[in-house]
Amino acid sequence: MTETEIKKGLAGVVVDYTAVSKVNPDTNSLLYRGYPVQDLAAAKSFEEVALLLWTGELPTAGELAEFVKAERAGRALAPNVKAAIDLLPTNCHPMDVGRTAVSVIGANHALAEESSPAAELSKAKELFAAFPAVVAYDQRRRRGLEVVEPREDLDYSQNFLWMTFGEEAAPEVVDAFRVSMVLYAEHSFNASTFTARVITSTLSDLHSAVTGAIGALKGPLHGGANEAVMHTFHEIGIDKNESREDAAARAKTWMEEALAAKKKVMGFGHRVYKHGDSRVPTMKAALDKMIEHYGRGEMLGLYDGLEAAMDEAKAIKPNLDYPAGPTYHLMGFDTEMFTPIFIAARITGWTAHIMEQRASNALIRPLSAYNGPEQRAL
Ligand SMILES: CC(=O)SCCNC(=O)CCNC(=O)[C@H](O)C(C)(C)COP(=O)(O)OP(=O)(O)OC[C@H]1O[C@@H](n2cnc3c(N)ncnc32)[C@H](O)[C@@H]1OP(=O)(O)O
Ligand SMILES: O=C([O-])CC(=O)C(=O)O
Repeated sequence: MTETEIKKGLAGVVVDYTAVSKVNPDTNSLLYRGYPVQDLAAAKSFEEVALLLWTGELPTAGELAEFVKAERAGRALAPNVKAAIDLLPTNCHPMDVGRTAVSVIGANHALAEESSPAAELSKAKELFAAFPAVVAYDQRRRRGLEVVEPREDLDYSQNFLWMTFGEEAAPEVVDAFRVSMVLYAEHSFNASTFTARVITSTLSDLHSAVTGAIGALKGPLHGGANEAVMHTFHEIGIDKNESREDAAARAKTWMEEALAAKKKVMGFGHRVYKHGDSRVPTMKAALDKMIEHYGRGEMLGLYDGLEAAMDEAKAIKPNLDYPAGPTYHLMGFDTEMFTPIFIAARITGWTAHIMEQRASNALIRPLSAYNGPEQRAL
């Protein structure tokens, strides 16, 4: 009998084609529709990147203006979305709130069961516009603060920060936030995108696919790692008055002990990149700007100390979640809100993949090798 070859975790398995993005671990690069992600992060708004991912091309000035107008007009949450959020306990995980909100937004949709390319694109655009208000609404209710309504005179990133904190963010902060959204937008067949494609492959609807993708993103081996990174920083202890060197030394000791105890340290390692994540240098530059902006050198100490100790012990490199976590912390978000921010960004990639899957569908249904008991009589 020939032994069936099992590819645990589908590691190394090529499942389908995609034209949305190319992750190349050999050149340590990431292209969105052919454009290097770091070039997009340097020069393009998140709104432009969203249109690129959905349509395959950067928008003309006219196309962008039309989208921006609709996006700004579509930011407010429907009353029953707010009511559904209000019914959830403030101590539930904010990812549960995001998952529930998308479900309600889907149930509200006039074209919920319609899956033509035009209907799918309009649903993707509407979800893109509305989701930041879910994050901001939830962040504020957890803090017992009044809801801040969206402003149409602000761009996506400015408005996201405005709705969350109730004040206009400094341009440097807005820019770092924009960069994070561009970098988080898309990453080929990662676990959450693959989940969205599996759900779509059954001919289910877009909001069901996004809701399922949120469930996959929540786990700390995937999107939940940005939150987990901050838990590590808190476990080590953050002391604003500590020197960078002292913070680095404490972080190094923490990492050595964690690795000696065979712990997995979130924010490090990647299934595809083995020599570092292509997005980290761009996100680290954004974090550096935030550290300078807020005058928080000790955070850099913690960051460097952990990274150096991991490199020395196991040569495992940070992934995007590692610099993103402390960046959102410095901006003022509660730790549990970090992965919902990731949802807001990844809605673009997920929905681009949902449309691609639908356009060339085959039910995704792999085989399993049975290793239970032989047939037996009752
Ligand atoms: C945006 C994103 O989703 S990026 C990913 C975010 N996830 C994380 O940061 C979670 C921490 N990292 C990990 O768990 C892993 O690196 C993964 C899940 C991302 C990739 O995992 P895989 O490709 O399955 O590799 P696997 O987990 O088998 O690791 C290979 C080896 O490296 C070790 N390793 C990998 N990552 C880490 C880590 N973060 N900390 C400690 N050891 C690690 C494993 O223990 C394993 O060692 P072993 O061979 O001695 O058993
Ligand atoms: O590609 C992956 O497996 C995880 C990841 O980095 C992402 O989804 O951004």
